[in-house]
Amino acid sequence: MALFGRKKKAAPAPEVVEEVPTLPEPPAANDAGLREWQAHRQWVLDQIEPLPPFGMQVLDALGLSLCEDIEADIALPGFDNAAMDGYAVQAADTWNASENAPASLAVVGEIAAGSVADRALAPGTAMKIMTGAPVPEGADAVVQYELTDRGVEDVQIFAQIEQGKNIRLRGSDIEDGEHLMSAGTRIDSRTVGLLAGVGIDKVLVRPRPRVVVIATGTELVEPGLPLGDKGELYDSNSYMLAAAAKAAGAQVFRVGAVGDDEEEMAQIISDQLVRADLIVTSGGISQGDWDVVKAVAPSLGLVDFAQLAMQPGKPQGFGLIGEDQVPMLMLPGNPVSSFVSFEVFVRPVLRKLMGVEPLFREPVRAVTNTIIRSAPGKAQFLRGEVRTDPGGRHTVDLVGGPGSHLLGSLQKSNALVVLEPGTEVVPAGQTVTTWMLTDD
Ligand SMILES: Nc1nc2c(c(=O)[nH]1)N[C@H]1C(S)=C(S)[C@@H](COP(=O)(O)OP(=O)(O)OC[C@H]3O[C@@H](n4cnc5c(N)ncnc54)[C@H](O)[C@@H]3O)O[C@H]1N2
Ligand code: MOO
Repeated sequence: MALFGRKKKAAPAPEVVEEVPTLPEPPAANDAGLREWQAHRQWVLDQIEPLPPFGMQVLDALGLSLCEDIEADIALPGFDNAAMDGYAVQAADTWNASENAPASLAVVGEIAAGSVADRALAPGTAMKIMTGAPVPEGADAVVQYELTDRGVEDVQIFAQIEQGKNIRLRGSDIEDGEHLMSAGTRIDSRTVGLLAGVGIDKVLVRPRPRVVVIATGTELVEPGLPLGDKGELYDSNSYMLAAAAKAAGAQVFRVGAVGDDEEEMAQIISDQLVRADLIVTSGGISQGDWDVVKAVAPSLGLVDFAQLAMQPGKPQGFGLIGEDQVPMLMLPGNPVSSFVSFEVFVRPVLRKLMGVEPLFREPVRAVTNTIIRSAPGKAQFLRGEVRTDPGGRHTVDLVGGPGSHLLGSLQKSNALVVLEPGTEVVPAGQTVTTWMLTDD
């Protein structure tokens, strides 16, 4: 019988296995369930892409990393010019001139900066010339006023002047076409000066990362407002982290403290994504019953929470949030823990976004003035005051104890003393690694 009109049984549709995106495998924990801070830092950095280059006015580019090689289109100076206010002359006309037997030359013109002589300088004549004005053709030296009688029609010159004296030659600073700087140069004030000097108004740089800083905790009160009597304290972290990010070159949006409400927290983070290259949160990532960041973050993106073998800064969170996978670093709430976490993780991330090298603080070796004890099995980041003696030798004193609530001693310190997990006691007189906490 014909099969016409009969429906064939449809083949079963192949099962579509939707791939669930995940973060790359994080570094393994040690036997104590703790992750090494260097491995964690590298894993985080591996997921950060430098920001794409952007054209900016040279002044706005201060502190940013250049993304192009720069060559000079002009020479500096652009023309031979006077280094002194005086007279342009031919050096030969001053031979044997002295106090008693001055050379006398007719003054045939005057050249101010920003103007040129209307003719070449003839032998036996002089032209008044001001600092920076183009040296007229025919002249090969400039005599400063102090060696003359400052004559108007004729000038008496009281000294013999050598050829080339007080003339700044074209290209003696920068030659036309000279390579000035390479991609990767960090733009400082002198670089801004040179760029402007060769007529460049805009450069291609990696822009300032836009960093949103969010503090969490129902107990937090905005500075300037009165504290209540229910265990409130002022939100110092969002200010400190915002300041540290700013000092590192970021454009910062500080979001005041958010209470421990999951829905509100999720909404605020989502709202901030549009203006963030990086989100930094503080608090709410430990084992507490109201650790809101830890509770909410998994619903917003790909996240990782870990305990690190470091003190302070043990709990750390990292995520790629929202459709654009905006990186989010979730720092512990204790003020010193927040600060140390900024130094160890956030600052290198900011520098990577900005394309600024080196990513990490240059370690400075210092001799400790006192015995130092460290928690076993953890890296320890202690606050210290490093002093440098006139011979360049660094010594360090600890400031305050290891407590991660000690904001006062943090402020008094100028360095972190960094001890690796294997180090439990360092006797006085031994050398330790420090990171100088300079604002840059
Ligand atoms: N059962 C456990 N408890 C805790 C552990 C643990 O392993 N097991 N770890 C401790 C460590 S270490 C740290 S660090 C903290 C980190 O906790 P959170 O990140 O959840 O931080 P919070 O609980 O929100 O706050 C801790 C502390 O810091 C104060 N704080 C928070 N934010 C600010 C701010 N913006 N300005 C000033 N001070 C702030 C907050 O009031 C708390 O006193 O967890 C330990 N607990
Ligand atoms: O590790 Mo927590 O960061 O000590 O205070």
